[in-house]
Amino acid sequence: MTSKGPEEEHPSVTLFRQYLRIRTVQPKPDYGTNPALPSILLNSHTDVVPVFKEHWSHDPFEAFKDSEGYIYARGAQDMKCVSIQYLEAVRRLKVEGHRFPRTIHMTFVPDEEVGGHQGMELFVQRPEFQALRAGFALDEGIANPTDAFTVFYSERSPWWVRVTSTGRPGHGSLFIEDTAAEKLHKVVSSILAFREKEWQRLQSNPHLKEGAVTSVNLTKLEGGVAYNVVPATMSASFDFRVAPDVDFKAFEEQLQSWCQAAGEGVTLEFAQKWMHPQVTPTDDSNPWWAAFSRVCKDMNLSLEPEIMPAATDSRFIRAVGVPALGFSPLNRTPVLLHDHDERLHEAVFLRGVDIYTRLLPALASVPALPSDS
Ligand SMILES: CSCC[C@H](NC=O)C(=O)O
Ligand SMILES: [Zn+2]
Ligand SMILES: [Zn+2]
Repeated sequence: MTSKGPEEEHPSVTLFRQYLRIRTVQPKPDYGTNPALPSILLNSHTDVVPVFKEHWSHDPFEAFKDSEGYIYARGAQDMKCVSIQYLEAVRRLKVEGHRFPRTIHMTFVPDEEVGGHQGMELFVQRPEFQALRAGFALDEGIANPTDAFTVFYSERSPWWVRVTSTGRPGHGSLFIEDTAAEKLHKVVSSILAFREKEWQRLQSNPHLKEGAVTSVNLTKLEGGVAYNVVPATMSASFDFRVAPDVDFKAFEEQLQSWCQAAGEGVTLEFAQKWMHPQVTPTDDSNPWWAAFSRVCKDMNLSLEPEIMPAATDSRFIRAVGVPALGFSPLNRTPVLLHDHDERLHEAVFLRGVDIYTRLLPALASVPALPSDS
């Protein structure tokens, strides 16, 4: 069988041949021009959240593209776009023959959407992660509907709290004293009053963004067996997102004191309790930020640095001492992550590849830092 000319070559064969050209020969495999320097880590998660198919205009797993260029699919924004943008930028840089002092690693991890406990949280503790010697990481951000791009330098800490109230049971027709429901109601009131206070604080200060205040939602109420039976136990579950500047010890004491103030037999337990908020500096004292923001400036991209309101795998990366920015290069895009009809315009996607193609050389060329030795 004769071989085809270059223009006809199967893309898989071309890719194979490009890979073969990289001299990954032991004992000095060529992963970057200076493998002694800590590397750049491009992280993305491969899992996506569930869909309510009946609310979608197109099959969420077909990746339908409409006549205007919008691609509809679960993961179009969160965050399969970023995984492919990383790959395409790296591919482009490789094809053009670029080499950088720092190695670029890409990780494609599972389970972010369910908390990362079997994914990135475990991975950062593994010798395989240490072996990557990551000096800086990029991970997901959130789309921005305006011309600007949002970049996240920290995250709120998820605290999932279940408050269980116990009290006297009895017949539903009687004024039973000390019921579980009355005491639970008090705690719910205290917590929702706190919610209102934080909401007002956010509303009244135009400089504050969502991630800078603590949010809470009452997400589950459980208990009861029948209309005419006063239950001995009821519980309420809350999704707190604690801002990074909060005194965590004092905040936990506040939660405990709301429970105590409600009466005897009211306790709380944590289903999630992240205790290690970290902030990646966004000034020129941080050479990674300096490189990142310089490229954005050169490309005329305006940046809006914020605290991530939700929780991503960045928190595990930062907690092991690796500075990280949460950035999805998606501007002029409605925020549709986890929503029906999640979609992304192909031009925005392609522009994102251009952006990474500029960002990666700058990040992978940050000169050796004092912390690198
Ligand atoms: C607290 S673990 C859950 C992580 C999840 N991440 C993305 O949405 C979130 O709810 O923020
Ligand atoms: Zn995500
Ligand atoms: Zn998500």
